Amino acid sequence: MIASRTPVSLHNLLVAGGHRRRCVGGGCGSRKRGRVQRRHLTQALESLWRHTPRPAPPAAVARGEANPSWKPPPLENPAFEEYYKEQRIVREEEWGDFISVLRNPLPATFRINASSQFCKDICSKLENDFKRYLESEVSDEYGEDAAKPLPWYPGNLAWHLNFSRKQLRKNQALESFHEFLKHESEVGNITRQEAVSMVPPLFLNIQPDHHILDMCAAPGSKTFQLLEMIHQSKEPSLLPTALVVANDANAQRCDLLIHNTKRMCTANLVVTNHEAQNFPDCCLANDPSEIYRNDCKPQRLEFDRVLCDVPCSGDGTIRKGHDMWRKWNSGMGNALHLLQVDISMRGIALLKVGGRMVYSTCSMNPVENEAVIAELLRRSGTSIELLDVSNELPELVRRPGLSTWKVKDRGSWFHNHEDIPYDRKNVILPSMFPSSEGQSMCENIEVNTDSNRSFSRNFNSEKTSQVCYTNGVSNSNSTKHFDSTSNSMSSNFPLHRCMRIVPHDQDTGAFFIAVIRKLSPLNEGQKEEVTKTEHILSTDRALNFHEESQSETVPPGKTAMHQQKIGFEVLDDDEPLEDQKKICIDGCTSKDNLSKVSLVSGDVKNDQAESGNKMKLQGQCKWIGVDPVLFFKDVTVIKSIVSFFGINISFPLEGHLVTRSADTDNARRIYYVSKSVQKILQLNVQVGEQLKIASIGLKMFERHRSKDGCPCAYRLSYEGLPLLLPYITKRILCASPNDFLRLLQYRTVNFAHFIDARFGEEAASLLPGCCVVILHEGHQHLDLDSITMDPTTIAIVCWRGKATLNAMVSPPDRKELVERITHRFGFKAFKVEEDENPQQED
Ligand SMILES: C[S@@+](CC[C@H](N)C(=O)[O-])C[C@H]1O[C@@H](n2cnc3c(N)ncnc32)[C@H](O)[C@@H]1O
Repeated sequence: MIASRTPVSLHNLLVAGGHRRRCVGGGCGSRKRGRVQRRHLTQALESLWRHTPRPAPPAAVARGEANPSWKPPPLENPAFEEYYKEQRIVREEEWGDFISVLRNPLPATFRINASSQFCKDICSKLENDFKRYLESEVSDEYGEDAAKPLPWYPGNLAWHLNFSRKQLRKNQALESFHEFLKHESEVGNITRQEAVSMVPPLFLNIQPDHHILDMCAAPGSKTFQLLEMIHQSKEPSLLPTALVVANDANAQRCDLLIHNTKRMCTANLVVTNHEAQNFPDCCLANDPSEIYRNDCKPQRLEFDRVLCDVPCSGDGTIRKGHDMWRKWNSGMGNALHLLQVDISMRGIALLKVGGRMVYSTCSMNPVENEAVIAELLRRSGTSIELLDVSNELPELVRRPGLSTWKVKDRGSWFHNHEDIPYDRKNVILPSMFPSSEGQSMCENIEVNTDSNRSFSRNFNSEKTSQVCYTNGVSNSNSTKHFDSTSNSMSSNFPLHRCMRIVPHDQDTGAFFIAVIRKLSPLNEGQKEEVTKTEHILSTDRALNFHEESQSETVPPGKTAMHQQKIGFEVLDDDEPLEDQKKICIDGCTSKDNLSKVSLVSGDVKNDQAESGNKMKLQGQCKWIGVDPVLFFKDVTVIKSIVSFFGINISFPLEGHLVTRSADTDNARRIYYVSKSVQKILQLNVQVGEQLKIASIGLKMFERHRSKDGCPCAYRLSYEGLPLLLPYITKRILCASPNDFLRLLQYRTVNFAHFIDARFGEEAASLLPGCCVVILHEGHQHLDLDSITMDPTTIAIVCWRGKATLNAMVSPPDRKELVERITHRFGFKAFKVEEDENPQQED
């Protein structure tokens, strides 16, 4: 995967980039005002999304020791309780259960990567080793079934643990299990992810040829899930045709996204860095009808599936035990409502007719949830429908969305917008209230009419009635009506089709999910409404609100809670975020980018650089601080790679190789992109690089500087090997399990020191340079025409040096392979040294 790191010093520029406008003929006054606004926006945005490092454990220890009277802050917030009681988020008699579960730590959960080569090994290790171990060792503390699969997740691939992540870290008896989880997540076989966060991708109904947009993707746990889905169904050696575009507005979080998705080794992913509400559509067609004419060459970006996992107040994650209890206030949800509407309206605009969009938040607040969905339905009219997915994932316990809620502003409750004081009318918006509008469309459906919301598992005991709908709006009452039982206005949109997951139903966090289908293109009026609420408006509003809500007891910054959110979803929760960000992705240094910045200049207009920028040099990207994406076309180099490794002509290389170095003659890395990504790249070039691409493709070849006399300037990369291996016909050696392990253990082994002398001789007979060593169960003598990366084939990249064979595998991958092989072949386990320096065998 190619990554382009954004230098921290440029972060302000990039984050604020979307709001800068060229001052065409404007006076100095407006220029100055613009600058001031930009600065404020930048500072405020930073405070919204910047991650502050978690306090270092020693400091926490010191604090406790220095001040023995220190106690953790209480898990209570009267405003929070009053708000959700008033919103009737659960029935009155359930309140005790609800609030006490919120005060309990969140159980740890994780997911096994369904498309991993070692998926079965991991499942069997869990079932046979760890499950039994936990039953015998910790059942007193955590119950008989301390580890069990989540019943609603397909294939028993997601697991629930009866203990929290903190307990997992602290409890000695769980140490080896914790190590296992950490290590397997590092190499991409496991993703530690909150149970409810796994739900939205499951409702997208992904097919292997889908083009998918993940609008707010960092840190990438759902993107990873989407990638698993598109890779899972492919036949061995068949390249998937699907595409995932994962986007995030925050450049630093994009780095995290790239780092996390890199574990997937995919050629079908593009990571972009845009404000989702302004995501470019790369339209080539003048006439909208042209868009649908030619399906071979896309005329504009359109997606079969869109995931809108929008930025939210995050109070559904309150069980993670961070500062949410102290920080929560009702202004947080109000602040984000418009941004959430704008992002999802853009999602609808980018969705193909017939396509599905999932809207989700980890907030419980109806202003961020049902109110947003009602506004989408109101704005989009007959172009979309809110789907009833009650028959999908039947094991998942969820409750219908609310149809009644109120809005709280500065300590007062409001039932409708008319009651809002004049000076607050443009801050508290009509769309935050229950609303209804639409055209006639009758259907018979079952609807929850119980104003006390006596919900039960899967709506079983709901009272139902037949209602006639107007685009989903009950025409029994075509305007909003007052619900006297709840003392609130109620919406006539079929919001009961939305799903709320509440913590005490399944011992999880809280989540909100709505599934939308696009029925027809948005009409011009609707499109206008999308553009009318420009990003700057919604972002500004979010920021204003943010500042205001602070006066209502909010301490500065929503940062910490979002950081905590990431903290859970990144590879290793033990690792402070700052450390994770230090990982230099693909060796692109800040210095590299800075040097480009000095060459590329020019204003950025509405989140897009001006095309035809005079300062733009050949091979430079027009986006500030971003490396260009260039097709690698050096025929001589490609031919030498093809002939050296004997790459079968059926593997499409031409037009699929890209580099991010302006000096393509000396490209250090060559990346492979799938057909679907290739088409997007071509379109992007045609529309003047509207897409700001942070990362693309799978690293396949790396330039080497060996003086061993190798005739090919490039070596294979371990990441790209699974994709290429079925098409390689030369420079493959087949090792016995013993010799394979020897290579992994010592990394550098003399030809004469292999246990199987024939293997050593074969290695010695190769020309110096890169080669592949394979361990294929039951096949000592390889049929090179039928090599696939099936679960029984393990392959690594090696270097044939003067007298030795060297394994080119990173320490975590070596450790993983050693564990899998010793387990499979029943060898005695040994510890792999983690240092990067090659060891010499005895
Ligand atoms: C709820 S998190 C997404 C979590 C992610 N989907 C996952 O599963 O790992 C929201 C993300 O939205 C990003 N964000 C905030 N404002 C945005 C905007 N205007 N456009 C796109 N992304 C935005 C934040 O940086 C944050 O990473």
